[in-house]
Amino acid sequence: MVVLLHLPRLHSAVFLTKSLSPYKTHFNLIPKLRRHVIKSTLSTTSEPTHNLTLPEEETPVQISLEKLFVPPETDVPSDASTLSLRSRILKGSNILLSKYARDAQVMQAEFVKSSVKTQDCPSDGFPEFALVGRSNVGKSSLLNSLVRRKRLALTSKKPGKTQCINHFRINDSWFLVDLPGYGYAAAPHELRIDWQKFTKDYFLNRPTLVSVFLLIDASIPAKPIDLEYASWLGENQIPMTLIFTKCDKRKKKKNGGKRPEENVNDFLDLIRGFFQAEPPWIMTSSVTNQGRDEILLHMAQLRNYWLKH
Ligand SMILES: Nc1nc2c(ncn2[C@@H]2O[C@H](COP(=O)(O)OP(=O)(O)OP(=O)(O)O)[C@@H](O)[C@H]2O)c(=O)[nH]1
Ligand SMILES: [Mg+2]
Repeated sequence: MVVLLHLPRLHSAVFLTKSLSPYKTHFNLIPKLRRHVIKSTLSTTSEPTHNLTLPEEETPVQISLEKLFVPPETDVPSDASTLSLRSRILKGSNILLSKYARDAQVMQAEFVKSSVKTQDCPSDGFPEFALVGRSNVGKSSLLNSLVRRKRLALTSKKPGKTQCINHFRINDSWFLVDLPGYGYAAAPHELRIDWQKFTKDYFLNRPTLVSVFLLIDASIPAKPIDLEYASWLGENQIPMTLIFTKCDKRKKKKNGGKRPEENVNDFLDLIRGFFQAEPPWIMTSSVTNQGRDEILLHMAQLRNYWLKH
């Protein structure tokens, strides 16, 4: 099968040039693994790491050293093997823990406001993470799973439920942002154009946006629109983490369906080569809460680094 990709010039034109983006941090754009001595500071994280260790046979996707996401200020010894780093890799992801992974727990979560324009978004200056992805991919469900509430963000079987930029304040110090989905064929044309305009404007002009969390449905094969979206974020130097959703949906192989980890591998293979460094990614399910603690730790390390720089 040939997937037509519109992934223009990412490699040399964007990722190898100096950043022009307004964002404070560029977690996706840090150079490939720096091969220095690992800092002992990694072990200073206040989060327990014992439950993050993954026995080798359970590794869902093969991760080589080059494919790890190494947060800034985290050095890796030149002779490190994936095995020696295993206890520091977040389960079901390619993300290494850094010294900034602390205060990850959600104690308080509240809806703040819905905005249709970037200028109308809250002006508290708190760091924020935006959940974006195709309609029905599970953005609102993931938000509810992260904050351990059933209906803080409204979900629906019908695509197109979320229509605005919705800000949720967490622990009175940071925001989770629920966005409408793209690729909803049944939405009126004007609405789709509008969506493009207002969400893209939000990504480009929101200085407190620490990272976009791009949700990809792992229960189905890669969709060109998702690849295009990842490409657009990369091209515009917007920091991105890939969240693979619905990993609880395991189709039987004999029915021709692929397992989530196979779809994840396929997706990563398709985008590899367009990014200088492997983007961070995590496998999740809002039904089993797989990946919930890992996402929160990842958000914490991005946030704490962002606050310090
Ligand atoms: N099996 C399974 N179903 C899920 C998961 N996450 C979401 N769903 C279901 O997928 C449907 C869509 O979920 P939403 O969270 O509303 O999706 P959304 O991305 O916010 O959709 P829009 O707001 O329309 O863009 C609902 O029926 C959810 O119950 C998951 O991890 N596993
Ligand atoms: Mg939604």
